[in-house]
Amino acid sequence: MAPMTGLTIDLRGKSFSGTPVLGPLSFTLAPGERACLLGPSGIGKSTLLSLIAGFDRAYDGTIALPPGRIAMVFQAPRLLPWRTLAQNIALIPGAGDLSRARALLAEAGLADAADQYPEKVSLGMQRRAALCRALAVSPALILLDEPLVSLDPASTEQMRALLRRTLDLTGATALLTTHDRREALALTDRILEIDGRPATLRHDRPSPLSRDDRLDPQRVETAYREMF
Ligand SMILES: Nc1ncnc2c1ncn2[C@@H]1O[C@H](COP(=O)(O)OP(=O)(O)OP(=O)(O)O)[C@@H](O)[C@H]1O
Repeated sequence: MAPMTGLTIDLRGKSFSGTPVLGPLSFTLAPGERACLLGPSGIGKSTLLSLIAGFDRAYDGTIALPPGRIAMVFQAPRLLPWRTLAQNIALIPGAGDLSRARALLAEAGLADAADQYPEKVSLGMQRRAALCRALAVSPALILLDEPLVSLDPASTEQMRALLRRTLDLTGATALLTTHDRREALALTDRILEIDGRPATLRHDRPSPLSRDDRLDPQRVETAYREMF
């Protein structure tokens, strides 16, 4: 029997209209591992997440997913505008009822916003609600596309803390994308750096910081200077 993994990517290539964008590119995440796909804007990070999530099956290679649900959190929160935050969560099959949705939102500091419509709350609050929606199905694998991009400093800190706390609690395998090296160091166990056209894996490095050390911006800054 094959050993159980959180995620195995063995991508030979991905093209758009004959133009190669990704691959060859291979890596494996252990169950519960948190890794970051780091690379410049436009390099193909979102494309790889779409392949893993199964939104795009037009690629050459294999992607082996863990048993269980897969959840994806997009850059744009993608909440239904005519539903409240709690309703947006409760309508996902397997997410539970409105009271569970409210409880999840409360854990994310959104108790007072649970019955608000998305347009009435900030982008940071919408992102946190979208994260709650992903976590509501207890995913085995969670994919996060630039979870902190375009947030103001206070929202960034709230989202970062929520991500850490929820990933600690759920134990889900997580792969997130970012173009920000400090963010990669502050959030994940392992940094997978992709670059080039088509993009390939340039570096696969463990984070030099423990999960506790990552809470300290000074340690993140020191690690950043040593690593990049
Ligand atoms: N559906 C598509 N059709 C054609 N080209 C696409 C499509 N989706 C993405 N691309 C191209 O593939 C490349 C990779 O895009 P992708 O969005 O994956 O990059 P990214 O690293 O996630 O960038 P960003 O950080 O800006 O989101 C870009 O050149 C983009 O224009």
